[in-house]
Amino acid sequence: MTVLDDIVAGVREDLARREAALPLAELRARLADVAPALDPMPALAAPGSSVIAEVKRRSPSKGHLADIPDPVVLASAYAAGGAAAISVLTEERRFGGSLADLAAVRAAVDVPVLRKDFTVTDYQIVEARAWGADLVLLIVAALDDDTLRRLHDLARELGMTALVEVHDEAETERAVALGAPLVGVNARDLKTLAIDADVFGRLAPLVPSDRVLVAESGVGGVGDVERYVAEGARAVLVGETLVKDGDPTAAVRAMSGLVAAGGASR
Ligand SMILES: O=P(O)(O)OC[C@@H](O)[C@@H](O)c1c[nH]c2ccccc12
Repeated sequence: MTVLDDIVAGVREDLARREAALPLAELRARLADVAPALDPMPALAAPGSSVIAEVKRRSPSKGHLADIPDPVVLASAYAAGGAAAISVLTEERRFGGSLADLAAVRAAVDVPVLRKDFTVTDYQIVEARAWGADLVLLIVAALDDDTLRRLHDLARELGMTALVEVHDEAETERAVALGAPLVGVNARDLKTLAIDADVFGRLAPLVPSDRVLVAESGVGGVGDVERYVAEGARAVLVGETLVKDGDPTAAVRAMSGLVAAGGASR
């Protein structure tokens, strides 16, 4: 059993409990009262690097990262620094997140918000929208092709954008075949938790240039952003470095708007 399998098993248990308390039909009925999802693509696709700044308390690989007693304070600091979107972990067992964090952040900022979780069922997509998410994460490694397509279509029907996450060549081909406009390359292998900063440069050439590419995980500072931009990234998704920085606003600002020397590389 990989780490990813183990995490998804826990996610499914928690999900079964929530679904028993609030069946899908009732959850769907709530969507009528939710403000429409924001479109993150203009900001993400704009020239110069964009930052998707993450609210993350802990992780299976690193353990405790930051207390974050009030996610709104952190998210507002990210927004003030020009974050193109804010990612909120909602997985509880391993990452210490919650849907309450998502809703609080959504209510406090006017930039698009990503529900960062291990999405494996339709219920979670509807749930994301009901709690205000503008984007959802779809991890290709956790989904078969039919489920991936169904969840991607459902997210779009609800007005949301999916960040489709890949880690190797085969997953990248599946994301491209899906037509996903927003593709994230995770430097961390969710099956082993190992980081490999060279994965982005290997996979980026496999993705057509009309898709927006996001480099995820292990971004330690401006130097890493510059490298990923030179390799074709439009955006970076940053958690640990930002939650540990004493001045997250300045940190987001410093990583934003960077262009590849000599022009875009793809
Ligand atoms: O904290 P980091 O190394 O900057 O990573 C952020 C983000 O990429 C990471 O949290 C992440 C990327 N894909 C995921 C899937 C599930 C959970 C977490 C993640």
